[in-house]
Amino acid sequence: MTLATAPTAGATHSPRAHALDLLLTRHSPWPLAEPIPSETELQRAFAAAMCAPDHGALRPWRFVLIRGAARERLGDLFVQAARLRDPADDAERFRRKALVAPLLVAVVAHVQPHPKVPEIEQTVATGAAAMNLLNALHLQGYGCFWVSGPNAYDATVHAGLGLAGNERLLGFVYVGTPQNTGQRPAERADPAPHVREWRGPGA
Ligand SMILES: Cc1cc2nc3c(=O)[nH]c(=O)nc-3n(C[C@H](O)[C@H](O)[C@H](O)COP(=O)(O)O)c2cc1C
Repeated sequence: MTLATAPTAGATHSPRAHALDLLLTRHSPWPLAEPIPSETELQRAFAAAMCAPDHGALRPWRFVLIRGAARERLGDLFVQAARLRDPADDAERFRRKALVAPLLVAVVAHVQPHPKVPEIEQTVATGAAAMNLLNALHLQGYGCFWVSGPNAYDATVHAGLGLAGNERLLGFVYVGTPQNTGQRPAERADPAPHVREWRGPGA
């Protein structure tokens, strides 16, 4: 199997090939600043999220947008959570994690008991939806950086964000306009060691 590892350069491209070339440039740029995507651009990106593969059409993903002054309140929540985790720690340092990008999207898996769709599938579908969101924002010229850290696994943060008991926080996607326009993705690993062909047992 031949695996293409880099965007094809120069040649005349079909729109599909062009889309793939753009996809191959996706990375996590930093820092991110205003402007954030318009409402129309956000709607298109969330529409892309809805195209994720989804066993049972459960649509287990939830996205929580946090922007503007709400980020200050998220900062308060992060500090409160950090104090409860470890009263001896410098909790204030967690405040800036809410403020370093103009828009945060909390990625939530809303997991329901289902006879055919176990929790892992619902969690994976949520990850796939989030990845479509990242790709759609990238294709519209914005940058995304997905982070987890202690806040993603903190019950105080979950409660503050209004998560139900069956909801898992898969992290926060920082969204904005990349400030370092010269920044390029790190060289990507060769996909070959991650892909193999199966021709039958023992073959
Ligand atoms: C669920 C999830 C959580 C992540 N959490 C963090 C994090 O807390 N801190 C971090 O530096 N990168 C985190 N990453 C990785 C970054 O989002 C990013 O992929 C990584 O820095 C590599 O950059 P690239 O996307 O340009 O290859 C996380 C990725 C995923 C999928």
